[in-house]
Amino acid sequence: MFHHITVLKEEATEGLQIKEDGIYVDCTLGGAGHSGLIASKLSEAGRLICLDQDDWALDNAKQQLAEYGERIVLVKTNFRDLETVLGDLPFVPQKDGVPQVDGILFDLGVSSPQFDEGNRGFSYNHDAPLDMRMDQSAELTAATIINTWSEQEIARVLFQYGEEKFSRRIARKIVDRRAVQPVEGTGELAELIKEGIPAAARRTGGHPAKRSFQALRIAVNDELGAFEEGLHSAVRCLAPGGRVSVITFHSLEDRICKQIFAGYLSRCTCPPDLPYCVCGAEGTLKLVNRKPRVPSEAELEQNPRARSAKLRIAEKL
Ligand SMILES: C[S@@+](CC[C@H](N)C(=O)[O-])C[C@H]1O[C@@H](n2cnc3c(N)ncnc32)[C@H](O)[C@@H]1O
Repeated sequence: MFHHITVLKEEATEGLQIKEDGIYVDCTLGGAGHSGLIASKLSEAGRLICLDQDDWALDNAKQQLAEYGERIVLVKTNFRDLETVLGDLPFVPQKDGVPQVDGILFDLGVSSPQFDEGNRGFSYNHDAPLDMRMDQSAELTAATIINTWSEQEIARVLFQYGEEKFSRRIARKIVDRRAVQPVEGTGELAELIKEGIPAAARRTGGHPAKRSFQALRIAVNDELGAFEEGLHSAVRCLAPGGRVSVITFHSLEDRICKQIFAGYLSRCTCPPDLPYCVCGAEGTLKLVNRKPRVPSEAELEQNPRARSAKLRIAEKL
């Protein structure tokens, strides 16, 4: 059973202002929570294209969204290829060769089943092979990083993607261990990480392996690179008036979202009394909410994993 509690479900969906005959994209299908709500607002003429790179998510959605029939189109892909995927779908209109849709959603990170399922290797709570791939057919695994990348590269990953202060000490522990025998499981890796962090520092900030596991997952799946590419494509593929809703779960993702949106906002320098822009810097997007929305106390009580979630919404001009 695929069980994921959807974060900011109503808020992110309402933010898209669904038109019943519109074309929408859920770039991160997961447990199909957002997709189910979006699909329920569409008429026979509407379409929801659901993307995920994980076979489990797609298999689950085949049953979960079956009642919506032809309104749903499931595609196994990385959302960094959004524009190509939309360009290949005959029912998606194009303008100047660019596909145009009415709304796009990103709910980043991993789903609860990916995290909780022992053999995927995302969690330090279960001993499993060092995998961490969201796309089970991708080549790079956490084992490759841990057992073949240089000490400096491992330290960089832990520092850059996990903001781990003791990245160099942990990388040294890993490299010392693998000189004797390869590091094979998540349990062994969690133990090495713990040993690399001074005892006094282990008592703060949750499980000592939390930051390093996040960092490895981001590196294995090139999460930040994919998000940057996917969000730029999303802005291109929105029709005028279309909206993009983005839910992020840590500061690295949120910073990228904020900066990309900022790059598309108006830089208009026309005098405010002019009826329309003549300086040519009108911008491509406007922000729907200046500050990100966060889950309510009631939602957090139901789902503590939503604690770090932030929702940003922008509209294409
Ligand atoms: C947090 S879950 C989404 C949960 C979903 N909104 C729900 O309500 O059930 C994120 C999903 O996005 C997928 N994903 C993450 N990065 C992706 C990428 N670059 N391309 C395609 N799918 C991705 C993951 O495999 C996972 O299933």
